[in-house]
Amino acid sequence: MKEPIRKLDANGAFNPPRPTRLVVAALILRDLPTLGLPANAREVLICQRKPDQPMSLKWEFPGGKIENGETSEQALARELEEELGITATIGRQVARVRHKYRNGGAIDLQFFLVDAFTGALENRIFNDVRWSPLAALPTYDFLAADLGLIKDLSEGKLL
Ligand SMILES: Nc1nc2c([nH]c(=O)n2[C@H]2C[C@H](O)[C@@H](COP(=O)(O)OP(=O)(O)OP(=O)(O)O)O2)c(=O)[nH]1
Repeated sequence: MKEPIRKLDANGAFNPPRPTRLVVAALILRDLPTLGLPANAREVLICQRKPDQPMSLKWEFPGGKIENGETSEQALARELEEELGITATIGRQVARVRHKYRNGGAIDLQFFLVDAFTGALENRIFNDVRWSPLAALPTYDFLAADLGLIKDLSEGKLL
């Protein structure tokens, strides 16, 4: 029987490919109070990873991995409750990205709109949480998988 060719790492060990992780993230939007501004003057909630996490201090949108038996929307609502202490109404899916990180981990990332939530926003796990105008998003150091979306959002192309 033919054996598949296996790629060994620098130490000669075989690391089987990790399965793609299914991830959901939220674009939590709020309107700026001033009327007559373009759509990309709206603000979105962004979160910074902690110094001791992988991909430390990078910015991302709140969310996380889908657990067994959950729909994408259920997973996202759970993550927003755990991370920010809010009860969110999950809206439509606006983007989906597949990305391979250099450490070999692949993710399948779905972004949903959230334009309503109840509860007081609380930073439970992040280094920092901020509202950023859509146009200012490229000034933050975001995770690589998010960069296409960041560009589109900042240029008013997506929303
Ligand atoms: N929440 C979130 N995760 C993102 C975004 N962009 C992106 O590449 N990711 C990646 C980072 C993580 O590898 C994965 C989300 O996993 P997670 O939130 O459950 O937890 P984690 O960082 O501890 O991940 P891991 O070490 O367990 O893989 O998706 C984003 O905008 N939001």
